[in-house]
Amino acid sequence: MADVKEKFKVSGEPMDSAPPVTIDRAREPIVVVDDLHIIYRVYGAGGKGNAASAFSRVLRRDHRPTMKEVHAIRGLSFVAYKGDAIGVIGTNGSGKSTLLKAIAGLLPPESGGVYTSGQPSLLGVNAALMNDLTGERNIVLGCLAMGMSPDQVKSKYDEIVKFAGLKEGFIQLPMRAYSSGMGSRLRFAIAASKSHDVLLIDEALATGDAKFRRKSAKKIDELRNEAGAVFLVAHQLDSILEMCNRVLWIDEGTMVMDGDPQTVVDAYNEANAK
Ligand SMILES: Nc1ncnc2c1ncn2[C@@H]1O[C@H](COP(=O)(O)OP(=O)(O)OP(=O)(O)O)[C@@H](O)[C@H]1O
Repeated sequence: MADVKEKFKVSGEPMDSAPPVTIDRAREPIVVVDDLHIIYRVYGAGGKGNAASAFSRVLRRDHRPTMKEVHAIRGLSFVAYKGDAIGVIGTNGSGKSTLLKAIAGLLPPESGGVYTSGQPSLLGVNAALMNDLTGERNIVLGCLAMGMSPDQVKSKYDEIVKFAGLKEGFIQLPMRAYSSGMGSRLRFAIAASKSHDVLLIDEALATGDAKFRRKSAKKIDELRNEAGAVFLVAHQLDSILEMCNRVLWIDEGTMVMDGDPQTVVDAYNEANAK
């Protein structure tokens, strides 16, 4: 992390121009998000959106796509340290998934930056498992995609099947026969079979039942100890309270609060009760 420490202000060491993030020297930074801005560009947007205006555009042969910008993340800054399990909360469209994708390196920043120590892995609701393949095949593919060798896959296989805890026989069925809860259990079991430098979990636990969530919470604890940092996006605030040691509340792409889970969740509930 020397490069990150050099680039940013380390607490107690003043720099000429004050950067927006400050790094605690006593802890190991894993992710630094520095004044991040993400803008989506949507082509083909525009017009009045009713049938008459669409028809008149066709008659005018007006095929030129117009472009609309969605400024999803507006100047977020924070540092995640080794061992952090960070919950990200906010109302629909506040920018939670966009933030995780940006940390995973899937979205280019408009300005500002994201710096990670090690490889981030994003485990999303649509993590790349193949619906037409059996659970068995998906375990092998998923593990290979995470960089395991065939021997490592063999040695992890039983542990993954056990953790996913699918009903008898389902592991030999194509994933399209799974319920959404079963799919998310298998995705989580595959992702959790390897330690990650930065593990990003986007709603992947949302459809698991209470027992599976407890099991996942324990697993996330283990991953936190082995790994760098874990980020969790979830609408169920009790999973956030169970699994995280820190919560970021974002709204319209900006930071509202960053701190202790109970304090942030209480403030969030109070704001949304109005
Ligand atoms: N691919 C995209 N193209 C254009 N705009 C997008 C795209 N993805 C998200 N957005 C917009 O960016 C903003 C943030 O969306 P994002 O999905 O990050 O929110 P979220 O907090 O994860 O929402 P939710 O809780 O509903 O999952 C929203 O205004 C959304 O409409």
